[in-house]
Parts: sequence; structure tokens; C-alpha cells
Amino acid sequence: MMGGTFDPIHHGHLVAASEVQALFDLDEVVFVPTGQPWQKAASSVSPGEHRYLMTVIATASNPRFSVSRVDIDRDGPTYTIDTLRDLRRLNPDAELFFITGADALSRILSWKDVDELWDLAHFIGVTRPGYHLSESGLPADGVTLTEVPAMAISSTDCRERVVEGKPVWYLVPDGVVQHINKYRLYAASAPVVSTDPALSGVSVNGGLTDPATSASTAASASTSASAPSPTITPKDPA
Ligand SMILES: Nc1ncnc2c1ncn2[C@@H]1O[C@H](COP(=O)(O)OP(=O)(O)OP(=O)(O)O)[C@@H](O)[C@H]1O
Ligand SMILES: O=C(O)c1ccc[n+]([C@@H]2O[C@H](COP(=O)([O-])O)[C@@H](O)[C@H]2O)c1
Repeated sequence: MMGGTFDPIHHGHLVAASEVQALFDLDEVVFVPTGQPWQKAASSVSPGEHRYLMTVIATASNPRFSVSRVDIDRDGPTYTIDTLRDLRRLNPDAELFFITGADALSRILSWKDVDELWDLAHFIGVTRPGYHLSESGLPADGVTLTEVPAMAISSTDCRERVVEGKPVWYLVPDGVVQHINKYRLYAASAPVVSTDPALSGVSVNGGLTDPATSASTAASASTSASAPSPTITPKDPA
């Protein structure tokens, strides 16, 4: 499994999961969006339902990828000890692996009940540009370090790019770009509140009221919000 805030999910997450799935011959990689990531500022984290939907959109085409709601459906701060217990209960015969990037692995000793984590899953630490991957201080038989293709992408950078009107195409899957634009996630402009009960309290673009037209509207919104047209100087016909 791979736990994360996924705000938004990006190709760094997906490449790491794909590489570990192949290297370790895993049957499945379950992406688990966090409920309340207690080590991140609550005010800066998007609603769980949006992060869940973006994770579903990003993983839908891969038959070995799936998404679990266990963390977003559990009240209170998200602790991996609870995630692992829930997944073990749901999959009593499965051998569990927890994929984590170098930055998250370096903070693992601060996680709740860390001494009990090693009995519940084997941790796979993966390389991430800008971070040092180390198993120092961690039980040798509990962690395996693995190199994955370097993707210098972070969710923080993706969010900042949206705020600045820069493109996030190719940093996140196309459907995630469309979801961000459709619901005006991360945008600096004043949002309105969704009438969709599943996304209650969630900010959306007020223009997207008709589902029949939302795709084309989202596409045009994406053009203006994320892919500004280059300035083209017409040739002088003379
Ligand atoms: N580019 C990447 N390469 C490898 N691992 C990554 C990469 N980005 C994130 N991860 C790992 O994926 C997991 C979930 O990360 P998370 O959802 O917090 O993404 P993030 O890009 O670090 O987000 P933020 O910038 O908001 O902190 C963590 O274990 C993290 O180390
Ligand atoms: O168990 C904890 O105390 C704990 C503290 C911080 C992070 N985690 C988990 O680590 C994973 C990556 O978290 P993050 O914040 O880097 O997105 C995710 O599954 C989190 O739930 C877990």
C-alpha cells in the first residue's frame, strides 16, 4: 500500500508505486489517502473527498492499483498504525508492504506507536529527488530501500503552480488536471460552495452547474487557468 495526503496525487507517487509493484511482484498497490494528516497544517489540506476522488481518477486505468477509504472514513488524526490494522482486518491473509518516500521515512520515528509498525507491514523506502534515503535507526528486517525513477514533483509545487496560473499538465494525470480545474481547487479566486451533497462544503467553480457542459467548460477553464496561450506575433503579410 502507499499512504499519502495526495493533495493532489502526482506522477511521483504513481511512478514509485508502479516501480515497487513490479520490483516486489506485488499483487496490488492500494493507495490510502489520509484523513487528517496530523503532521501537516490542517488549514492547508483539501477536503478528503477531493483527495480521494483525484486518487481514484489517477489510478483507475491500472488494474493493479486501487484506492482505500479507510483513513478518510475514520474520524480523528490519521495514524498508520490504524491504517495497517484496518487493512489487515480486511485482508487477513495478505502480506502487507508500506511504500514510503525518503522524506516520510526520515520522519517515521515520530509516528504513533512506531515500535508496533514493523510487525504489521514491511516498509519499502523509495528514493525521492532532494531527500536522503536512509534506514539509520530503523530495524534492518523491517525496511528495504529501493531506487525508483527520479521524479522531482511535489504536491506543494503543484498547488503553488495552480495558484500562480502555471500548468500542472504532465506533472499530474490529465484527469486530475481536469478535476482541479472543474472544482477550482487551489485557485486563488473566490470559490462558491458545491450543491452536490457528496462534496458538501467543498468549493467549486460556480459556472459548472450543468454536468452536460461541465467537461467542455472544464477544458476551457483549464486553458485559461493552467495553460495560458503563448503570445504569438502574426507575420507581416508584406
Ligand atoms: N516525487 C516523489 N518521489 C518519490 N516519492 C514521493 C514523491 N512525492 C511524494 N512521495 C512519497 O509519497 C508519499 C505521500 O506523499 P505526499 O502525498 O505527502 O506528497 P508530497 O508531494 O510530499 O506532498 P506535499 O508537497 O504536500 O508535502 C510519501 O511517502 C512521500 O515521501
Ligand atoms: O502514524 C503516524 O503518526 C503518521 C504520521 C505522519 C504520516 N503518516 C503517514 O505517512 C504517509 C505519508 O504521509 P504524508 O504526510 O507525507 O502525506 C501517510 O500514509 C500518513 O498517514 C503517519
